[in-house]
Amino acid sequence: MTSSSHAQTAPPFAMSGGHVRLDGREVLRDIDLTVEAGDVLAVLGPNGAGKSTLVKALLGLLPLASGRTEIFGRTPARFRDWRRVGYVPQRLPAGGGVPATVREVVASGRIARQSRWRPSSAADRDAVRRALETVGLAGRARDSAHLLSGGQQRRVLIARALAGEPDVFVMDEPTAGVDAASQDALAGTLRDLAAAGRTVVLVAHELGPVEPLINRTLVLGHGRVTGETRRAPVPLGPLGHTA
Ligand SMILES: Nc1ncnc2c1ncn2[C@@H]1O[C@H](COP(=O)(O)OP(=O)(O)OP(=O)(O)O)[C@@H](O)[C@H]1O
Repeated sequence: MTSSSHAQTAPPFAMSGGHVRLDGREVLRDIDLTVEAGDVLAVLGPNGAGKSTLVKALLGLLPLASGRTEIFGRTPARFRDWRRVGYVPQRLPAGGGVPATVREVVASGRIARQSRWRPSSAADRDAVRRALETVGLAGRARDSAHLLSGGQQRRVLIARALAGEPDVFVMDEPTAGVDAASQDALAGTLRDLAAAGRTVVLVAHELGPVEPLINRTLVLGHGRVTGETRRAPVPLGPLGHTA
């Protein structure tokens, strides 16, 4: 198989024997996890169980102390196709003193699709507009992102990932601090992504309205996998109804 055809068929994430050490403490131990294309996987577990650490390690944002992890068949260091991956972190990164509008943050989700030779295009602007509408923030596009509430900032981060139109979404507690109406809206968005065959890895405390969309769960406790469930993908009917 050529390396490019391997990248097409390799699973979005594959970790084997993953260990992560932070400040000398083993925070993740013996993690074996393959996320297949089309999975909607919830990573569950109590505070401090290692959920955020796991998704950061899958993305190569934290190094493994031992074991191996791959993104579409490549180690994070060798992986180049970042347009295929959208990450929703828990928090808006500190602005470094540079105020950014909501639109600018969301537009940054298109950067992996742009280059010196292909600067921002009508398709980019369209994707940003649609993402803002999807999260209900089109009316706040010119506002400073850092002045929004925590829940609204999460919606900005979700929009940033949506704008990039990736194959895989990794969302770290996207519903924490988000009001009930926005949680329902996010469930609707996830339903559309799942129906379109996108892969979703979702860190959550409670699943709430997204529960019917999940086909796998991974439960962490003290840095180890303590439980796993898997079920056939749920047939997706009209919003709010599973067939
Ligand atoms: N930079 C760090 N240095 C040392 N320990 C850390 C660091 N970051 C996280 N930890 C510890 O690693 C453990 C796992 O943290 P992590 O944030 O991955 O848990 P979590 O399951 O996502 O929790 P929460 O639900 O509270 O977000 C915790 O005990 C945490 O205190």
